[in-house]
Amino acid sequence: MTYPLLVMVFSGKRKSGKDYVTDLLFQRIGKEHCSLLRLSEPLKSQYAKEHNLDLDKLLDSSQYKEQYRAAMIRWGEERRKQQPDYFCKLTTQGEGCHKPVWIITDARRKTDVEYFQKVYPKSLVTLRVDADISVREQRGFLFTKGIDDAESECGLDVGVGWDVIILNNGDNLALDSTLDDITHMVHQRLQEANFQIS
Ligand SMILES: Nc1ncnc2c1ncn2[C@@H]1O[C@H](COP(=O)(O)OP(=O)(O)OP(=O)(O)O)[C@@H](O)[C@H]1O
Repeated sequence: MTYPLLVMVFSGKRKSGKDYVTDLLFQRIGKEHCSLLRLSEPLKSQYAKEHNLDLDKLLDSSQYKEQYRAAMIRWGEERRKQQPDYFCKLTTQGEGCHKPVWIITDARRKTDVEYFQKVYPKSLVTLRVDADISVREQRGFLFTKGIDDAESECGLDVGVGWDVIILNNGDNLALDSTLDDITHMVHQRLQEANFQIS
């Protein structure tokens, strides 16, 4: 068996609902065979450590992370300049990486997608969460110079052939149906590899 069996890499603009969608998908697939790995986690944990900040608050959807977002992006860029796959490697070496299915949230750059294409070519599925700007604004999005025009927000806007596009404009019936399809595909792959689905 190729290991991991499935690597699902998610991307989306700010407030498109990446966390919302990946949390729902993770619940559906179940934690027995699946891990939710956040590419932003090692960046945030390392940044929190070096700047003496509250990691839990940096990881949730609160205003707290907004105060540090710009500085954190700049700091991450510096690390990435030295080693483009630094955060991808850290994310895929931590806890939970022994599970056969990975949900990787928050790919932001071409180098992120390229890393997974290179290392996991047979297991990779790329997914883009999309929402209209008006919907994102209702969720708290406000265009901020230095953030929304930076590579971390725009690096994957064009030039990637996404395997799946998930429209998240608030039609939760449509979203349910898309998540059902993805869950079905994941369970099928697990069963083909002789994993028991409970
Ligand atoms: N389909 C939906 N139905 C109801 N609420 C939603 C839906 N999608 C997203 N939300 C809400 O919108 C807000 C933003 O969503 P979320 O945090 O998932 O976005 P994000 O793309 O991860 O944002 P960021 O880039 O800031 O991390 C959250 O409060 C979330 O609960």
